[in-house]
Amino acid sequence: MLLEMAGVEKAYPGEDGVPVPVLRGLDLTLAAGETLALTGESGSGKSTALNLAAGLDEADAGRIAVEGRDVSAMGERARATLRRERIGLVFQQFNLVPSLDVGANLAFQARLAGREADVAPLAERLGLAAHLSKYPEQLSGGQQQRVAIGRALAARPALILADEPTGNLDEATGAAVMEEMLALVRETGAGLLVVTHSATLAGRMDRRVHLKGGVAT
Ligand SMILES: Nc1ncnc2c1ncn2[C@@H]1O[C@H](COP(=O)(O)OP(=O)(O)OP(=O)(O)O)[C@@H](O)[C@H]1O
Repeated sequence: MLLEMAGVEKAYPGEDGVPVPVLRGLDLTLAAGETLALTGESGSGKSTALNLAAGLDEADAGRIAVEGRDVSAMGERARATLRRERIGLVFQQFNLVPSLDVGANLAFQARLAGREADVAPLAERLGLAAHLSKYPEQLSGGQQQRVAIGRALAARPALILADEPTGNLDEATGAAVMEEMLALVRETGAGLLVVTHSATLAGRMDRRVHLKGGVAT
């Protein structure tokens, strides 16, 4: 199993110091090469679940494993290595490096993972070939998100975790970017967990998990 979350619990401290449970025993699995939409109302814990899967935060209880390796039992360093080498992250805010041009941004994640990125075909594939020496601020939102997607995929991760990747884009651009991401993900054979509010987008994935009351429904 590529990603396994079993009985995952997470609470945040409330205003009065009393923990407010967000996840109350979440079970979720993602097989290699599978695409999965994580949906749920605002505040249902979608981003929380994704951050736990990425090892960016720690669960209070339960098991989280990536490629069979127990993330919950790892220290911060091991989690960072796992993230760098096996996981690609795409966020709503594109998070590009402003001082690097498109080509360098595309190569960035792969470099961190100790791999040489094949930037040219990737740029071609994402319609960025003419923009390689531009800087992020010179790109449209859709172009910036294409760079962020290319950057995540250039490192050839086994698992892509995407949090509302088209949330900052208009509907038509968002749909186009999502189709490109899906096609690329399928070509590379990576598994994709995507947090989304969009039913249309969720419908494009192999499977859908709906979060309600802190559990998968
Ligand atoms: N670091 C934090 N500290 C305290 N509370 C938090 C923290 N992060 C999230 N929460 C709370 O946990 C709940 C779930 O948040 P989360 O961001 O996971 O929901 P979501 O389903 O992704 O929401 P949205 O669709 O609005 O992005 C919310 O009530 C939120 O206020």
